[in-house]
Amino acid sequence: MSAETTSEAAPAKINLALHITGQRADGYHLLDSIVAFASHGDLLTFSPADRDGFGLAGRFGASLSAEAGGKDDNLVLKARDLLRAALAADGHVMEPVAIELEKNLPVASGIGGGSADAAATLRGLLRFWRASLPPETLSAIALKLGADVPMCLESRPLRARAIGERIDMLGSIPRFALVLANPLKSVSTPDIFRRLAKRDNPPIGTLPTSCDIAAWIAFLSGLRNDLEAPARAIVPEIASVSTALREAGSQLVRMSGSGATCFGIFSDREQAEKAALELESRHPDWYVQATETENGSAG
Ligand SMILES: C[C@](O)(CO)[C@H](O)COP(=O)(O)OP(=O)(O)OC[C@H]1O[C@@H](n2ccc(N)nc2=O)[C@H](O)[C@@H]1O
Ligand SMILES: Nc1ncnc2c1ncn2[C@@H]1O[C@H](COP(=O)(O)OP(=O)(O)OP(=O)(O)O)[C@@H](O)[C@H]1O
Repeated sequence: MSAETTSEAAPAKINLALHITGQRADGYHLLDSIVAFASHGDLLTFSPADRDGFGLAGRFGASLSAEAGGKDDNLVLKARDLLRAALAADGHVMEPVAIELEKNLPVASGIGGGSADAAATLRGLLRFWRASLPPETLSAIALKLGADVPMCLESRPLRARAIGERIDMLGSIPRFALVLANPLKSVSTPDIFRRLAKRDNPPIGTLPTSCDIAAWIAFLSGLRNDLEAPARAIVPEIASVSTALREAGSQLVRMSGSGATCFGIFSDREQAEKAALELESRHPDWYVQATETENGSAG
């Protein structure tokens, strides 16, 4: 049976809180993070082809292809190649595939675009090739691609620890209506980690056990993103983005990942859409997106 065209969503990763709790001997940082995934993100499409191909589309497609090193550096291709090699080691030769990446998320923006794309490539190609790998092999491939890729492979609410690969799924977490906003200044993750003033911050405490949204917002309000201070030092516009989200009526505003994207939590999707329209009209040069987190109950 020949393969059929198939699509796989690559949802934006939102670090609702991100505490940096230590550093490993190899320099990687230990973290404790509450992570949710948005309904908005990139989209990967896999189609049968005579030979492997890769194309970029979407608002931010051009910014990736224009980068030094070009398409060969793309995490999608690294994911495809690592997956194919692992399947070959198991004796399975996989057919060529044309991959299209619809790049809707800004690049190097703290919402895991590249990691989400790599994870969606692993999920999507396994489906496209009708193949499977032992979960531990897949997890090892994901971690090799980046510290955020194991969590993006799950794409459901979770708590991530160690350098990101120790994952506990969260059963009780509400859906949050969000606005994502980014001043379109890309941020280098290693630069931000390097500038951290303190690396042994306290971990996140005990999580709420119910889905009560007010309890969750109160809990999250007491937490932090420890990467926000070093990111603000490099990208001063983060302060303006954060203020704008607050003034638009957010119940909680925080930066995600290593920045510069900030999210605001709103009472419902309608309020988020309204705030996004207002922000967009005031800041046409920003990336502004209303969305909501998935609570993972569907799967
Ligand atoms: C900031 C977060 O986005 C939070 O979810 C992640 O920790 C970053 O994950 P990522 O972008 O997938 O990171 P990688 O591509 O694996 O690593 C990029 C660089 O970030 C630094 N890095 C990353 C993850 C981590 N736990 N500690 C680190 O110190 C390292 O200098 C590394 O060379
Ligand atoms: N498919 C991809 N999408 C975005 N960036 C990619 C991709 N493939 C490779 N990259 C490279 O990875 C770097 C980090 O991009 P990415 O968008 O994943 O960062 P991020 O959103 O800050 O991620 P994180 O939240 O995991 O730190 C970019 O500078 C880019 O050169």
